[in-house]
Amino acid sequence: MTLSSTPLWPAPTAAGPVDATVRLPGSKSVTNRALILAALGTAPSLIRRPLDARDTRLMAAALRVLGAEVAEEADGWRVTPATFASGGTVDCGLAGTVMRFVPPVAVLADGDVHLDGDEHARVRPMEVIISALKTLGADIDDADGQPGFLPLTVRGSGALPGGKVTIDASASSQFVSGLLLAGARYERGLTVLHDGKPIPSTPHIQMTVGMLRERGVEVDDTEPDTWRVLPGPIAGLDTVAEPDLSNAAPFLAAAMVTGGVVRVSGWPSATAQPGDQLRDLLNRMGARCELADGVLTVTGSAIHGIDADLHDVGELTPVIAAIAALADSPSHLRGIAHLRGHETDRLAGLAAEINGLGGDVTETDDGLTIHPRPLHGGVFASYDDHRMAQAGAVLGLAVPGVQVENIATTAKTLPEFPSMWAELLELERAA
Ligand SMILES: O=C(O)C1=C[C@@H](OP(=O)(O)O)[C@@H](O)[C@H](O)C1
Ligand SMILES: C=C(OP(=O)(O)O)C(=O)O
Repeated sequence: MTLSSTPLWPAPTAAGPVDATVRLPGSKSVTNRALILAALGTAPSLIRRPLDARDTRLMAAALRVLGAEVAEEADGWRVTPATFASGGTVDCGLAGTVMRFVPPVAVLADGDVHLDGDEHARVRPMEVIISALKTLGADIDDADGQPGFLPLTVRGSGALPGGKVTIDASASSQFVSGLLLAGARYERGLTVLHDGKPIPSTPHIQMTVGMLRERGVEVDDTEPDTWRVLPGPIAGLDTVAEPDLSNAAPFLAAAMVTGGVVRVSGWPSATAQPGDQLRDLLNRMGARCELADGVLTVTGSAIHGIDADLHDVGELTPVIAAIAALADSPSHLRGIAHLRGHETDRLAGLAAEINGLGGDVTETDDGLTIHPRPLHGGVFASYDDHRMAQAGAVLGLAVPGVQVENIATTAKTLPEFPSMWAELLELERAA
């Protein structure tokens, strides 16, 4: 059996409980922050165990456009800081981290930096970052397409005054993170104030602040919804990227769905990654989760529905929704209206695809209500969304005949997903 990137991927159904140990590559969020900070640094950096996937390759390519060197070496990715000598063209793909983190850096280039991405990237929210940078002194032309969206051109002049800006970051934490990552390189530094509904995915902002401090940048986040980055150098660093805990979700879900056991090695004892909250969420859904000596072990038995606010951990939603569709009671997933601006409108996508298999999922203003129903096989569309494809794979474990469209889209953050899934189910050895 070949599990390759065919347009329709027959999701393997589990023959019995899985029993596997999974090693995950580096975190997308950590790798892309480390790349940005290395390019802005005063000395070369080494990123050990980086994620090598579409989103991180796009980031590396974007930074090369700005004159950074990213060399893939045996012990990791060695980054020589950007020269900012000229502009160029940046492909953002569908990566939120590239489209929101690169413009604040591109303002430092001596020349025009043109950014565009996949078709769906052109509808992901960008207005907040564009107008914030304009307030801080940047010249940005977003008249090529629909104003407030990609494509856009940052007319870099080699420096940015910086200062204070008020934004509404309720649609994405990446607006705050993007500005903070570059803020120390602005002449007056940067103060960001948030004014609006609560910001989603706040652990990712803590990750940003933590990684800035690791590189010697002074950040004051003592006031709620306010961040002050002092102007100053960003040190080069030799660092190891943590494993991507959000990508642990489908594998841990497999333990639950098959009543088996999955161990994930290299689980950090302390982390800002939202995936760490899987331990609590899966436990509340009926799994036993034990973290000992850096190994998370999840053992499945009955699956229960959950009433959960996923505002802080929105990227876990597709897999949680798939597990919930197989539970013994209803689930209410709340606080995730912002998922409508992710790789696809994830609330609409999950409702349509799970219902297409016979499920009962209703969209609410800020989430999903999931009533488990007996499911049948059928095509599960992925909408070019890696986590939608993973959700389809999880359902396929329990539901014969699920065919996931474009499984290759998992390459956004985990190109090895199809082979790791086969290994989990011991299909590769049996083939
Ligand atoms: O900063 C980051 O690395 C991320 C922030 C979050 O974005 P939103 O705040 O837009 O949800 C998250 O969902 C995304 O996968 C990665
Ligand atoms: C929302 C996500 O990605 P992005 O970084 O493209 O926003 C995600 O990975 O779930």
